[in-house]
Amino acid sequence: MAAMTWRPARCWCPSLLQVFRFQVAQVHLGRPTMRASQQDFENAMNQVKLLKKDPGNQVKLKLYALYKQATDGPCNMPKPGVFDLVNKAKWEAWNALGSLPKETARQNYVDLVSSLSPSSEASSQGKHEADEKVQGSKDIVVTSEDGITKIVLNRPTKKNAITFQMYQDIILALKNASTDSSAITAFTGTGDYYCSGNDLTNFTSASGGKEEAASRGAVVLREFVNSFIDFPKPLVAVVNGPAVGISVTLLGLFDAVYASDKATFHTPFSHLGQSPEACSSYTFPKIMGSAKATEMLLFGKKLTAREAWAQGLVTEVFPESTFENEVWTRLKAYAKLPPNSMRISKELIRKNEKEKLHAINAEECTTLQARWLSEECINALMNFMSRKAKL
Ligand SMILES: CCCCC/C=C/C(=O)SCCNC(=O)CCNC(=O)[C@H](O)C(C)(C)COP(=O)(O)OP(=O)(O)OC[C@H]1O[C@@H](n2cnc3c(N)ncnc32)[C@H](O)[C@@H]1OP(=O)(O)O
Repeated sequence: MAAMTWRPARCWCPSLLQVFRFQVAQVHLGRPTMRASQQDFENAMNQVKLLKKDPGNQVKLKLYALYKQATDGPCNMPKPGVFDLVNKAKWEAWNALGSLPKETARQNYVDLVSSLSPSSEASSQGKHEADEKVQGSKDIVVTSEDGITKIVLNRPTKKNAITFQMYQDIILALKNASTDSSAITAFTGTGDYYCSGNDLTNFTSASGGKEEAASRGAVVLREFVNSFIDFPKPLVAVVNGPAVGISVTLLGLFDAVYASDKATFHTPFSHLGQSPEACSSYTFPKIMGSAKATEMLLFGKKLTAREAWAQGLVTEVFPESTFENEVWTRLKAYAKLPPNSMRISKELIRKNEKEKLHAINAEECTTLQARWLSEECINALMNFMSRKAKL
C-alpha cells in the first residue's frame, strides 16, 4: 500500500494544489476500497483533481487538513522547520483540527469538495464571466470622462489586494493617463475597502525560489513607485474605505487625498516583518513629523480618517453618506481648470524632490527585498495564509 509520505517542498512555494494532488494520487492508488461513505470520500478526492479553477490557498489548506484527519486521524507528524513554509502551513492546518473524529472530517471534506464541484463552480464561473461581459472588468478598471481618468482597484472579494499583475496594470494605466486628454487622474476602490495593500500570496504563489520572488518583487515595486513619483498630472486618492500597506504609503506621493469618514489607514510593516515603501520613510516624517510617522510605520498604529487628516496625510474627510457625490462633483469642477497650468504648477512643486524620491525608492526596495527573505516576514506571511484554517 502506498504510504502517505511527508514530502519536503522542492521549492519554498510550490502550488499547494499540485503537491496535494500528487500526494492524494499516491495514497488513493494504494488504499483498499472501504465503506460507502469512504466511496463518497474517494469520489470527492477525484473531484478535487477535476477542479478547473484553483480554489485558493485557504481552501487547499482546509482540504489537506480534512483529508489527513479523515485518513490518519489527529496530526501525528513533527512540526516542520520555519523555512519549510508549505509543509509548516499544512501541518498547522491539520493540527488545528485537533481530535476531530475521522468520520466527521470525512463528511466535512466531502461537503467542502461538493461546494467546489464543477456544477457550483460552473454557476460561479458563469456569473464571473457574466460580470466580465457587463463590466469588461479586470482587477483594474480604467475609465476616462469629465476630464478625469479614474483608476479603480476592482478586486473587492480580496479587499482590492494588489497582485503582481495589478501592479503592471497600474503602471500602464498611469503611463496612458499621463498623455491622455484628461486633466486629473484619480484612484479609488470597489466595495467596502479602498485597498488592503500588497497581496500577501504574491510571494507564496510565485514560481521559482524565494530569492527569485523577492528579487522580482523589488523590481516591480521600484518601477511601480517610480510611476507615481514621475506622474505629471494632478493625482488624487479617493479613499472610499480602509486602506492598508502600500495603498497608504503611496498617499505621500499623491497631490490630494479625499477620504470617507469610514476610511482607516494602517501600515502594519513591523507586524509583517517588512519595512516602509513608496518613499514613506521620507514623505511620512516630512508630512507628519518623525514621531507620528514612527507610530504608523514602526508600531503599526491604525489611524481613523480624522486622525489621518489631523496628521496631514488626508486633505479632507467627508461623511460616508455624501462622500462619493461631493468628491466627484468637486473633481469634475477641478478638471475644468486649464490642464497645462495645473501640470506646470505640479512640476514646480515636485521637481526639487524627484531625484531624492527616486533614490529613496531604490533604497526602500533593496531593504524590502532582504526583508521578504527574513524569518520574521516568512513567518508572518505563513500565519496570514493559514489563519483561517485554524478557525
Ligand atoms: C511587490 C510589491 C510589494 C509592495 C510592498 C507592500 C506591502 C504591503 O502592502 S504590507 C500590507 C499587506 N496587507 C495586509 O497585511 C492586509 C492583510 N489582510 C488583512 O489583514 C485582512 O484581510 C483585512 C483586515 C484587510 C480584512 O479583514 P476581514 O474584513 O476579516 O476580511 P478577510 O480577511 O476575510 O479578507 C477577505 C478576503 O480577502 C483576502 N485578503 C484580504 N487582504 C489580503 C491581502 N493583503 N493579500 C491577500 N489576500 C487578502 C482574504 O484572504 C480573504 O480571502 P478569502 O479567505 O479567500 O475569502
